[in-house]
Amino acid sequence: MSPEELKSLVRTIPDFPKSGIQFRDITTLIGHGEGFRASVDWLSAQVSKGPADAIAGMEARGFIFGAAVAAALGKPFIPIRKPGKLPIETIGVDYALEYGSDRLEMDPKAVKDGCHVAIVDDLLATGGTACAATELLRKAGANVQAASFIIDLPDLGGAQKLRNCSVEVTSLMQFEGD
Ligand SMILES: O=P(O)(O)OC[C@H]1O[C@H](OP(=O)(O)OP(=O)(O)O)[C@H](O)[C@@H]1O
Ligand SMILES: Nc1ncnc2[nH]cnc12
Repeated sequence: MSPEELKSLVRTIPDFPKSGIQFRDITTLIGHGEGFRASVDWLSAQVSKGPADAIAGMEARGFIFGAAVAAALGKPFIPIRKPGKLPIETIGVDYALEYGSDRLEMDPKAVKDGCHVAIVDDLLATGGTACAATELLRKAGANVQAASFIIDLPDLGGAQKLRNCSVEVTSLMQFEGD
């Protein structure tokens, strides 16, 4: 499927979860079998361009794509979770969202020192989530050099924010004017 066809599978919901937000909903993309497979194939190809010993994905939508990419490439998946979900001692980082704030946590023993971890998520907006995940993975000893997304909202500056922390960014589709 072409990038344009895949883009047409993303549903836009105006004013969700707050007035003024154009919510880019990937449930319609993953609800289309060929579209889901093509999206995962594209992400897997991006991840395969660089060193990656493991794939990390952020709860919840990052689990959908990150776990699929990890399984497709036969690599470990590292879940980066919202607070209070992991049944072990965790390390965490607080961050701001386009429509709120949150915290990410992970198992500090999930990565070996210096191993390369690629980040995968559905969408890049302000970059708060992906930068927090990068900080967290680096705190655990990972070498984070790349992050891949299905959707980028370029007007929100997330890609530049990530590049400022030395993370290379790729995205399958972009929605301008958000
Ligand atoms: O670049 P940012 O401004 O940080 O926004 C992007 C993040 O926002 C969404 O997740 P959300 O926190 O809404 O959680 P969800 O995956 O549980 O829906 C999305 O899946 C990204 O992880
Ligand atoms: N505009 C948006 N649509 C969907 N998910 C998002 N996460 C952050 N901003 C978003």
